[in-house]
Amino acid sequence: MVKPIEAIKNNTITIKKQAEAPIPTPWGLFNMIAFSGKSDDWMPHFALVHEHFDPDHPVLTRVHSECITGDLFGSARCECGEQLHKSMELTAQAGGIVLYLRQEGRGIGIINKLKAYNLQDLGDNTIEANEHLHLPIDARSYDVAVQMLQTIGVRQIRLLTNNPAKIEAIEHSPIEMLEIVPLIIDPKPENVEYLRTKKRDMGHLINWPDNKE
Ligand SMILES: Nc1nc2c(ncn2[C@@H]2O[C@H](COP(=O)(O)OP(=O)(O)OP(=O)(O)O)[C@@H](O)[C@H]2O)c(=O)[nH]1
Ligand SMILES: [Zn+2]
Repeated sequence: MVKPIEAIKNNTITIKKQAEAPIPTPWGLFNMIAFSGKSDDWMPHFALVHEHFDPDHPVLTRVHSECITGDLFGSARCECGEQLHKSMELTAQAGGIVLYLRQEGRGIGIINKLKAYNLQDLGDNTIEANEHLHLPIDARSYDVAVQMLQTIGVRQIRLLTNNPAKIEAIEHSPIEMLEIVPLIIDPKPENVEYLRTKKRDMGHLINWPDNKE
């Protein structure tokens, strides 16, 4: 059986719309579309398409990787939950799309991410913890996001991100990126080190308004 992350990386999947339904959220009405491959051995990716989505205009788009701890339980170890909610708010205002990719823990999965947290509590940063577990620092691929956007009929986007890897992935795709829209969240004591590592060592384009390091 091909593991999902390998299939995504090897670009061997062909994404398919499996089902869709409207979901009213605190930010607005979105059509939620579940995509998966031919087999059901991996969890579906989601596209949340706002009711005012118009494929003939550049679409404000968030490509968000799953973070159960932050997105679902509001963990302050990272800024994911706040980024997701801000993305819902901004895409609702702009008739945009949130893609929710099941690449938990930058692709290492929730069990390994919890193990990485244990190592971070002993002094590792977010990169070193993955290395000590002999896991990739970032195992994600965005090919699936491009396939989803193409299936929905999107041609031009404004991408909500600070992550250079996402920018590069879209730049090398048939989707035209007209603008990179920063998604900066104020650091908290619990995640300031995590954010500093992303900025300093992973090249994330994070410029806090008051110029915190
Ligand atoms: N391995 C690992 N993954 C983490 C850690 N903290 C958060 N994550 C994962 O990092 C990913 C964050 O993805 P996104 O929300 O798409 O954001 P990003 O890649 O930081 O880039 P932006 O678009 O700038 O927000 C999620 O899959 C989280 O589960 C950590 O300490 N270790
Ligand atoms: Zn997170």
